[in-house]
Amino acid sequence: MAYGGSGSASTIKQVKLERESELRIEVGNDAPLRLRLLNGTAEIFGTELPPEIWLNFPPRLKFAVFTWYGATIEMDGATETDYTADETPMVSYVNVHAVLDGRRSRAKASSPDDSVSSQGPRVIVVGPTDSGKSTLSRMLLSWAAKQGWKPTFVDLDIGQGSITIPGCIAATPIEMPIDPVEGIPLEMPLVYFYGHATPSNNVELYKVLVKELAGMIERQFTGNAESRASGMVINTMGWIEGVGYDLLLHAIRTFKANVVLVLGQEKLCSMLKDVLKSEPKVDVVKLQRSGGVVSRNAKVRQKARSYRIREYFYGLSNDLSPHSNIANFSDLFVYRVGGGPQAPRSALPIGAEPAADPTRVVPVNINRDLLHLVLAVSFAKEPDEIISSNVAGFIYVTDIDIQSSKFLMLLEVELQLYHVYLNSRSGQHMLHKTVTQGMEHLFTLGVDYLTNMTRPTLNPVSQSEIPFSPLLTMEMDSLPNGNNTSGTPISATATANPAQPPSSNLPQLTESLKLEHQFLRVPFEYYKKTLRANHRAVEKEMSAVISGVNEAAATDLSPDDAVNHLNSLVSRLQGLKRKLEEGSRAEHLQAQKCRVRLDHLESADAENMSEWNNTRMKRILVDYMLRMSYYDTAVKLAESSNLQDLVDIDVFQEAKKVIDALQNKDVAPALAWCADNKSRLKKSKSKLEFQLRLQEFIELVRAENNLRAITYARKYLAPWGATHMKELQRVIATLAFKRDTECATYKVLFEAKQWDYLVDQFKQEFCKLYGMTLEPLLNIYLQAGLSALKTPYCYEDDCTKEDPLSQEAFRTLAMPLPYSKQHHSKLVCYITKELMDTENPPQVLPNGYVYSTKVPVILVILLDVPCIKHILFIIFCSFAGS
Ligand SMILES: Nc1ncnc2c1ncn2[C@@H]1O[C@H](COP(=O)(O)OP(=O)(O)OP(=O)(O)O)[C@@H](O)[C@H]1O
Repeated sequence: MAYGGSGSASTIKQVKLERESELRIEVGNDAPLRLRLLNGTAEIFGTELPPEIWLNFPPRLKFAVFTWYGATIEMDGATETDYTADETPMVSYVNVHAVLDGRRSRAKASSPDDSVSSQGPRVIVVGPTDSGKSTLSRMLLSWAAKQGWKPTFVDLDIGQGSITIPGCIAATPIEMPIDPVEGIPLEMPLVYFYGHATPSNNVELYKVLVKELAGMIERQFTGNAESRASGMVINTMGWIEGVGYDLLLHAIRTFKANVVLVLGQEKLCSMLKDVLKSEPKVDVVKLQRSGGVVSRNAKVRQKARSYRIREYFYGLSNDLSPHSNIANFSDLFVYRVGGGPQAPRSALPIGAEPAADPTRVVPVNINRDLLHLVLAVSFAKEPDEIISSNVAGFIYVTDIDIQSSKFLMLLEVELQLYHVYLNSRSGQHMLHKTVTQGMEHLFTLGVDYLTNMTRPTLNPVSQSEIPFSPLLTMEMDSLPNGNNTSGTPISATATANPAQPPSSNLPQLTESLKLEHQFLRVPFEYYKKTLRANHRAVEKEMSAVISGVNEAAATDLSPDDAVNHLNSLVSRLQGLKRKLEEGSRAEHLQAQKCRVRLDHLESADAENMSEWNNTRMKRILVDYMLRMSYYDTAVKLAESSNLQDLVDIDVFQEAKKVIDALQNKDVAPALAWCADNKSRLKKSKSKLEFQLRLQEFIELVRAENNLRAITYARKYLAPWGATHMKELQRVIATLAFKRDTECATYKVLFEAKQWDYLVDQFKQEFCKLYGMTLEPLLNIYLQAGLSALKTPYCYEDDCTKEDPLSQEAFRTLAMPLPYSKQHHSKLVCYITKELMDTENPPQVLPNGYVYSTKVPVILVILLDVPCIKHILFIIFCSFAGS
């Protein structure tokens, strides 16, 4: 949720809402709107509002704040429209939710082996355009998630889909009520790329993809009883006539939907009832369309698509930094599905029309036609797997240089991780191994907006990974700078934004402050984590207490029992209060840390530079020691220099526990850590939990406890089968090969170094989670310096001792660095080690040696006498040293 701080009260307005009424708002086109709940309870499309916290809503958003029991809302900012309405269909919507909830509970209670009764409701929401389908889906999902279910959201609306960019069908599990500002979380979505904004472009392909997605979800449900019982909510497109109607029926049947919710259309409802009456146990329910749903014309829809693509790369409030990259033509294989050459009429039977195979995969020649296209990066390894494979992410082609056969493209952040991951393991193969499909139609949708994008702020990490090339700079500079409509960040999730330098008249400081990203990010992430944990605790305890009260009301308790029951609930609430007080203290501590760090950055100016740098040096050393597990020394240095608030000792203590346990071959703390950070790890597509589970399995096999190993694999490894089948198969095979196998493929799994590998993996995930650099800051700073010094001469035997690169440790650090490009040769005096230039010109002795003029004359004369040259040099050096 985008939480903002309290700011000026320029256009503040309060609205009192009566019970079961809603405040409908359309945020203006140019500026965001702040809103908070002053008292009472209220929700936005099923997600409850936190009391008294400002939420920032980006321009153009349309939504309603609904209250069941009455509330007062405060708004700050201009709106296009805002009005209250007391006629809403919310009661009927929540009744549907109650019925679905009952079905989920029944599914959960039945045996997982009974595939029919253990299946929760599969709800499909249908209706004409702008009938509120996406909104109803969202409410049903949020209400379900609030009660602890994990329903799967399936979005078949390729025109206005809300999981990823338009042109895709996708599914994702919903574990928390959906954020009213940021929308559906992008956590491990399953995305199939269609490439057009309407199914009519290639109806066959649309059907095939729907089938693929349904098949994949079915497989995931098989191994996951919880998801299965939670069921799914399917959002559909608004095309309900002719082929559109056929596609709806196709979706209902393919996903085996058993609840069809029809929004606001009698005709569609009765047609579906007619057709589906023969199908067993399919309920078709008509629901009223909300009067608040805003109608959008074709132009508005097209704009919404473009914004969505932009949001994908740059984030809702410009808080993402897409990765710019250059690839050779030979590294990319681009394919298009459908289209391609058609058979000539002469080759066909009389009367037959030439038709392209709609699902044929056709290679696309790389030329400038691909410019400004959005391409999907497929997980397929061969072209014929493209249609059946989901996609890893998207790239946007920003330039094509035919002469040098190079692409320039923007990668979204997730993909960047994927890229880096593969690069580090198997060389530059990412784009070789994957295949991309052309997104022809989106070219026209995306280009007008994307070419007007502001220059992205690449964060320091991406700059260090991929150097700016002339091509990149040229292209990015040429983009006009006019599209940052808000000017100010819309939400307070400033985590991905590089720290803004406090003062522009200190250019060097400004540059080095860019490396301070993690200095602010870590306490902020920690703060968010504490907030989330507290929020979860409240949700859990409150729902337990509410269902306790409901239970008491429903059962016929004696007065004494009722009092006892209520007393137990009260003590539970008291426990919650204590927990929250602790939580609030922890939040306060982290918020204070953020403040201290901001103050510290602000305090840097030219006058106190040396003191400031000294502190920074110590911070960097503490960071290094913490990462290298010298905890005690790090704590001592922090304490003696009064740096406790400027270093992350508490964060690393959390890591220490897990690392120590892993070194003692205990995965429990690491698994608990994964559970605590489940949604964040999912988002970054982390495999850590899977790897920990594999290791636990291997330990069971090592102990020859095969039966337990099999039960363990069924419970904990099977859910990963859909995504990591190969690794899974390899590890399961150890049941047959046993611990003393000599077969290299399996032997390695029993080696002790697997635990070291887990420690490394954990460290990487840990750093990623807190927004830290993977390398210690000390190494990064040193490498920055070494990159200016590294020349081929440094690696020769006669490299002078004064050169840091004569030391092995520095040489190792400089290994991945390129040689420094020295445009002009520099002459350095052999004796004084000073630069010889116009201030200190070189002079040639009669014997042909060259020294700088600053060398004392007597020394120069004596040096010319060969026999005393060395003695004098030694004397001089010790004299200079003292
Ligand atoms: N009660 C409401 N008050 C204000 N705005 C609303 C309300 N319900 C829905 N909206 C807004 O109306 C717009 C259209 O709603 P929604 O996207 O749910 O319709 P849809 O049927 O899914 O549209 P389509 O399928 O045609 O893309 C959205 O911007 C949504 O936020």
